[in-house]
Amino acid sequence: MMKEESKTNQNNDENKNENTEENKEETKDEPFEITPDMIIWKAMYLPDPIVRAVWELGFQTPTAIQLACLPTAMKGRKDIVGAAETGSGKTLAFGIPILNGILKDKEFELKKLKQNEEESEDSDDADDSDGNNDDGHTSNKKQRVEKKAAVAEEDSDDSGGQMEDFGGGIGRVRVFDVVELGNQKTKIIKGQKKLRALIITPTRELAVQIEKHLKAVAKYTDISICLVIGGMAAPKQERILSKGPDIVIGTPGRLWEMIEGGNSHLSQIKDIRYLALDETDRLLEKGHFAEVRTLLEHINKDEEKKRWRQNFVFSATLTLAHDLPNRLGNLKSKKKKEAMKLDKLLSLVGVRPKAKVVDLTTQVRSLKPASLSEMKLYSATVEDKDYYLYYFLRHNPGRTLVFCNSINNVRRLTSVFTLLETNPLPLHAQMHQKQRLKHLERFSSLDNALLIATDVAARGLDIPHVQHVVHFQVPRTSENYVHRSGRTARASREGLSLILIEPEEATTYRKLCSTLKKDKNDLPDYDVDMRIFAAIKQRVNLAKAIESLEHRTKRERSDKSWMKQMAEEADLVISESDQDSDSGSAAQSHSQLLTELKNKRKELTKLLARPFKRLLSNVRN
Ligand SMILES: Nc1ncnc2c1ncn2[C@@H]1O[C@H](COP(=O)(O)OP(=O)(O)OP(=O)(O)O)[C@@H](O)[C@H]1O
Repeated sequence: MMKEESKTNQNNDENKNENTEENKEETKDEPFEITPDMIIWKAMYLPDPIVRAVWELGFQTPTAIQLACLPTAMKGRKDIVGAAETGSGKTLAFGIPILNGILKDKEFELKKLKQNEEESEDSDDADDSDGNNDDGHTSNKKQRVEKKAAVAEEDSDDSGGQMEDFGGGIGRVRVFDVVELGNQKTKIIKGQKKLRALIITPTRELAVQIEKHLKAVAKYTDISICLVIGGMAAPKQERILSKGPDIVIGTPGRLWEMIEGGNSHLSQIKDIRYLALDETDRLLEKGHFAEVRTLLEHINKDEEKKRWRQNFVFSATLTLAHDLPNRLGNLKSKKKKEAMKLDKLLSLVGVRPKAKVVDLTTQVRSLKPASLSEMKLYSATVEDKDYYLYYFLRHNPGRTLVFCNSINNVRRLTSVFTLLETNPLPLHAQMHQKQRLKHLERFSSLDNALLIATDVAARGLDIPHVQHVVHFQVPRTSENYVHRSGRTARASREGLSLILIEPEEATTYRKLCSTLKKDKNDLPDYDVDMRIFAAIKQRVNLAKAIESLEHRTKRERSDKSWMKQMAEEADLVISESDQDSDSGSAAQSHSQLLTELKNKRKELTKLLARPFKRLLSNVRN
């Protein structure tokens, strides 16, 4: 299992990354011996620094998807299309080959560089011995010296640069760019660090997590990795990219924005040697498709370079086709739909013929990890779901992730469950990025924690020890059901997923079951002890009443301040008598509201002070 520390810290603070670089320097030179028990990793062609890192992370053997992908992927010649259950280690199935490829490329480039230097030194000697020296113009020898200097400066200068091919395909080295300044003989030599790999993900949180994961595995290499995600301040983003990272991990919108804005490091995007798409099917759904298509079309503009690149296309639900978008055709048969969806997707990415397809989900049932238990609970009304959720949370302490279909629902549940003292942390797309990461970090660090989220948290997030997932609303697609549930029972740990179904959702639930090849009655029912239901209801109803009163008082306050502001902007003077006559009764009703609120809060505090366990024992006695 991955060390808790490296998984839980979702903070993408730049300084922290720099510290990691320093730590890397300190630890890189410590002695490390490859022992026979690491043989399985060596058999997968992993270079020693990566074996060392995965071993220290506690990964003793590759997971099934890693076993199936690594041997081919590490050779660097074939593209990989991979599908496997959630939490099965897909990130490293594409991450390790990318790191390995970059290490090999760098090694090759260095070798070529040395060879060139030696050759040029030899020919320098020959030139000198010929006595063929310069006569006021720059001599061949001088030019070569400058060329070498440019190569040497590659590491310190981040702007401009031309690609020069040393032959052999992967041996392209960005060597030099010589600029003459007016009639002065000064030459400015520019170099640029190469952008070697791009990893595209649908959400910022997933990008942050992949960065953490890959950095941990690249710990003993000199490979640099950075993020390009929405929510990060533009100057900071520019600063990070100006360091010329080898790998960029990003979300499509921000990536495209930076490319269009003319970022110099990203101007090399067509030259990348490795391209990975994680949660690919999500990337090609509504909301991302237009941006991803523009981005991929841009990357794929040069056919020659496209052929030269190794592609990785991964997801847990690559082959499911719940609702094929019209743009991908209008086929009736599900099988055809699935094939079509995949074909379109692969051609858009630029996956080369003869790609290796590793699909460990051909049996739809194997989309679900074996350690995951799934249950369902039919709710007679929408309102009842609040009671069931509270009941579930009180009965199942631990780390629980609740999924809603809308931001409004996340907000409402957060308010009500805060009043019920379950300390929920909300997560949705309308929150500031910093806050989103903070909540994830907090959720990961508390033993008893509740995260209420939209599907922004459904894909890829690897939060340690999530014991329960509750689908507060039936997800709109079967893919989302699989991904949501997959936040628990990761890497062979036990986990429980509970879906709450209200009457209006019955059809969606039936469809979901049919796509997942389940009968709607397959999932066992979650049992609720109805004898304590009245007590549960009392608490939840009170919390809901308080929430609605709070909402009203807030609205009144904001209406009032809005009117005041409008009056001020219009230079209107509101006389005291106006105010008096207007606000007399309003003030009275407002104060009644506040009193009611205060009383209800008191009542709820009293109820919540009664230990829940006593309720249960009263019933049993
Ligand atoms: N070889 C391994 N041995 C043990 N644990 C591993 C191994 N490889 C990865 N892991 C751990 O397994 C967990 C899940 O990995 P990862 O996030 O890559 O899964 P995934 O298949 O991408 O899931 P999802 O489909 O939900 O995105 C992580 O905590 C990771 O550190």
